[in-house]
Amino acid sequence: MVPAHADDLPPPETINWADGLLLVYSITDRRSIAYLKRVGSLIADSDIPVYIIGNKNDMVCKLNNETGSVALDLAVETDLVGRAEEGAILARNFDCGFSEVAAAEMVAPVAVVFQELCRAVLAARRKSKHSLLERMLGTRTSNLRLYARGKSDSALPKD
Ligand SMILES: Nc1nc2c(ncn2[C@@H]2O[C@H](COP(=O)(O)OP(=O)(O)OP(=O)(O)O)[C@@H](O)[C@H]2O)c(=O)[nH]1
Repeated sequence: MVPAHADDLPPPETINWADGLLLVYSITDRRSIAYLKRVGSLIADSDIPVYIIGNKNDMVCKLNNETGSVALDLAVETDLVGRAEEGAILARNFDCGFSEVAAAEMVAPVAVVFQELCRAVLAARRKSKHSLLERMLGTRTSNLRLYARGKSDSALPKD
């Protein structure tokens, strides 16, 4: 959702608090993707998992289906499709997932996106726990050899 004042970006504490971010724009509203680009620039340097959704995908299909029967403003259609492509480019820039959905028509693809984002959040947590452990143990681990008990251990003499 674009706030009433499009200059109002989310405060850093909101972004720092979040485990993951689902950024949603409407492919029928140019302001929404412009806003999302600006929000994206706030999180460019963070490791927070992000997923981008372009909503109201049904509007593109509707316009395509109506071609011929309705005097279609081609400029409008091209612009809509262009926005969907912009979302994909944005997702590539942020190295995050991207889907186009029609939330009002089909909820299942939206649920899939939530699952994907949750997986990314869990993976990021595991990674940060791992790196915390490495930071805590620091160089002490660099001189240690990891020891895993192998099959051959049982064949060693007991004494
Ligand atoms: N065609 C279409 N309309 C949708 C879709 N999802 C939401 N809408 C419509 O978009 C309007 C805004 O939906 P909301 O759920 O209020 O979303 P919001 O983020 O609060 O949107 P804004 O108030 O416009 O910022 C409503 O009229 C919805 O019916 C969709 O997938 N396709």
